[in-house]
Amino acid sequence: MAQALNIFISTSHSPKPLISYRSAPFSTSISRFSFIKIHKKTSLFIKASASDPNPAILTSDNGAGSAALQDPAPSPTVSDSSSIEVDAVTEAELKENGFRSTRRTKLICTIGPATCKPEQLEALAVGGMNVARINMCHGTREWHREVIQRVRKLNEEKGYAVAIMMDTEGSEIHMGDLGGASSAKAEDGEIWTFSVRAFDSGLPEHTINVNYDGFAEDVKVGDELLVDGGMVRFEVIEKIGPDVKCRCTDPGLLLPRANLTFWRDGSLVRERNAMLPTISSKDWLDIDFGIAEGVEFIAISFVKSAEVIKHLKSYIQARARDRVFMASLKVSLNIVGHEKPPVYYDISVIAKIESIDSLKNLEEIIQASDGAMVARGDLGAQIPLEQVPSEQQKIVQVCRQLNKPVIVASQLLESMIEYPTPTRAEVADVSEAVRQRADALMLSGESAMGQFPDKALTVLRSVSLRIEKWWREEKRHEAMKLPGIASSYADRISEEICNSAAKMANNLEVDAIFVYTKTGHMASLLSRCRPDCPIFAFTTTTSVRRRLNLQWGLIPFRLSFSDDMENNLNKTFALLKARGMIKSGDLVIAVSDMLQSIQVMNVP
Ligand SMILES: Nc1ncnc2c1ncn2[C@@H]1O[C@H](COP(=O)(O)OP(=O)(O)OP(=O)(O)O)[C@@H](O)[C@H]1O
Ligand SMILES: CC(=O)C(=O)O
Ligand SMILES: [K+]
Ligand SMILES: [Mg+2]
Repeated sequence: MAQALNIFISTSHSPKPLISYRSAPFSTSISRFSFIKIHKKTSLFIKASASDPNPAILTSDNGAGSAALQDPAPSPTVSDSSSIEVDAVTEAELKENGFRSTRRTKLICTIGPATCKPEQLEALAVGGMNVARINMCHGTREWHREVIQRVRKLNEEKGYAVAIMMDTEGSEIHMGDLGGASSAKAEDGEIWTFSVRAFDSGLPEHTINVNYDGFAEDVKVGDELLVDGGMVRFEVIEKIGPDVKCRCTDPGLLLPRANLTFWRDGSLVRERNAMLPTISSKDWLDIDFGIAEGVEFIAISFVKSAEVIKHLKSYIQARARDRVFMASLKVSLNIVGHEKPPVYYDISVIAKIESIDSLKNLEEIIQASDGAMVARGDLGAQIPLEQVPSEQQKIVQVCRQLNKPVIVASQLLESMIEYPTPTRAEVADVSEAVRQRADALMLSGESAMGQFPDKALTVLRSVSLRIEKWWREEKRHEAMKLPGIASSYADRISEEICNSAAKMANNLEVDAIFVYTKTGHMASLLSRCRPDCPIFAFTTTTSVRRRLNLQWGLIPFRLSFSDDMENNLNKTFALLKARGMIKSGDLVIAVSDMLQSIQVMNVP
């Protein structure tokens, strides 16, 4: 074995040292430890000093490290201890392009009529889709269940690791479903009726259903009615009971369930609809459905405050513990076909930032969530469009600082719904999101109902790769000051280890960072540093592995491992070498959340 650096932090037993040397980056957190040399080699063994006031936190060798204190430890998945699982597409990319050139930015595709068939889903998986999003605004639960099952089947049979994100409808004002039509054209000067009435025998011509009962009361003659933030505009000309007559002033295509906002004297009107609950009763049923189906992410639309996120997180945990509920839910929703019950409680809750209120309470909301989405579609309907880019940058920054994954969504490649190539402006927009180092980019209509879903995904992939390479070569990345976020001393150790490991990885130009993490917390701390090399995240459960799919630069592997790091490393090297994913001489930094250590070594 070649050179290695090994820093151990432990109280009780002596870990076996590797050949080691000291490197600079450790400073604050280890100043409280004494340095002891053992053996004749230049090993460095950092041991807690006798005077340490808080020795308990150092007994992290058995999984009780920082992350374990934050998250409930996921139940281990029984698996073959001699195997390693990684997404088949990532594996192929690694082999083809080498470590350094693997894609760091993650890609999400909204699944709709254009992409719901097994072969279409597979084409997206092959094209680099990391997460499939289902939008509960559209389609039936039955339809979504079918999509989930198809994705799961592809994962099992073809070795992909595509995670599922369920997006709630939310209770903002939107149109009905156009009586089954895929779209309707509103022409300049046409008179349309927006109504809260239920039409049992089909929609009359030029009539739109509105989901919000207070609509006819809240609008006033003279108000401007914007569909999808201005894609189509109407002016309110007359109110007749539940019907509101409007004249089209900006013609365009009306899509089913499009969002509606109304404006008076240049300002968004937020009357009683501002009191609508973030999670509607229909959303709660969809959430139960998502929990029962074991989706990895639930994205909450139109979040207004941190409270709703906290509420949902405790609801998910309570549901997960309630086995009777789970069993009855499966029966009532007619759910069959899970060989193994999914690990419910580690569903990540993603806050969609798409309202004025969410901007006001941004930090608390993001702090309470497991990630956020810059949902530019609706956001751009609530604030002036020219304000969206700076809000995007701010949200991306806050998420990075608070260590939460962030998704940039909507209209990235809008023209590709109809055309096979993007506009130059769209490519520039995608590039900017990659340059901001968002964790993930999302396709909406482009993949859900566009004519070129695979081509759109290819554009995201190639632009991501190009921009990532450019900034690595040019070292253009502005150093972002990352504030400490740990809430305990044990967490601080993890954080310092990850910050140091990432810095060392850049300075030493290592090929990859390996992280052994049961809950995924250390992997996300490393991802937060956005190091130059990819991060191989080894974790013991399939659900954690899939959730790590959303985070920048992480290549998640499922592997069963022990507390013995030397053993883990040897096993990993052997398995990865056997699959041709690493070779002798590759330089690797390894960290773990069981035995908190940093090791630098060449693959033997
Ligand atoms: N499951 C589906 N079934 C039918 N059409 C869908 C489905 N999912 C998405 N679409 C179509 O793709 C378009 C874009 O999808 P997207 O998820 O961005 O929805 P959206 O209605 O714009 O709302 P949101 O603000 O929730 O993103 C939708 O307007 C709809 O026409
Ligand atoms: C994605 C989404 O909900 C939006 O952009 O509005
Ligand atoms: K939605
Ligand atoms: Mg939205």
